[in-house]
Amino acid sequence: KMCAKNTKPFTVFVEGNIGSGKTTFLEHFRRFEDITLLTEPVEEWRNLNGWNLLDLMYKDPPKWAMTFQSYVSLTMLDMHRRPTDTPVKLMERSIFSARYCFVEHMMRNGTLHPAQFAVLDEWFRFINHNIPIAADLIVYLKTSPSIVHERIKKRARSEEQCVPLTYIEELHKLHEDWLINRVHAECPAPVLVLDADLDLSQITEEYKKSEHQILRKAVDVVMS
Ligand SMILES: Cc1cc2cn([C@H]3C[C@H](O)[C@@H](CO)O3)c(=O)nc2[nH]1
Repeated sequence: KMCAKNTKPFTVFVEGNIGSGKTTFLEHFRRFEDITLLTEPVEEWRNLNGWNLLDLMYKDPPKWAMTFQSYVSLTMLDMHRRPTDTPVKLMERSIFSARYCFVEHMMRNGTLHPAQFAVLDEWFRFINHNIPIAADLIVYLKTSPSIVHERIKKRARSEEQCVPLTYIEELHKLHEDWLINRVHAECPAPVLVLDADLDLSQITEEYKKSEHQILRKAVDVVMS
């Protein structure tokens, strides 16, 4: 039973591969005043005191992956702990996708030195064990690597133009391990899987499916 004054908002992580439509999905909820939207702070990663850490990372991963992922985790932690006065909070990605998808991949392919990985993992464990950031629901925008690779090229975010299909395929597998095969016990939230291969015209039906589940939960939180 949660009393109204310190109720933790119903927290939803929106997860998915690069180009899976997360920002578009979040914008669909812009019209609900009961929902706080926290989109991925990419602009902060592209300009920290004039440094484009995202570009540096893509241009020289072994040199900049640690710096970039360290800052990503700080900005995600800031979003996790940001107080909201609405019953529902939708976040684009999380420190869980940071650790289980991006950092995991960079460790496995040798971009991160094992000592660098160990430091990032200790930060993740400390945050996860000491700060209440758990999700109540994860919406997984499930995509096919070939489709999102095409979207990335069309979207033409300059830093991503050299991202190879193999990178997208590996990130896809890590999302599937986490959200479908549930290999990580630290993030037990239920997962709502949406078919995000659908193009914009068809995907509204998929969004409606999640809207019902998210808003119904929000009512539960508010009424509880
Ligand atoms: C949590 C988290 C998000 C995230 C995004 N990225 C990259 C993938 C995309 O090219 C861009 C925006 O999502 O940043 C990353 O390398 N590591 C990340 N970690």
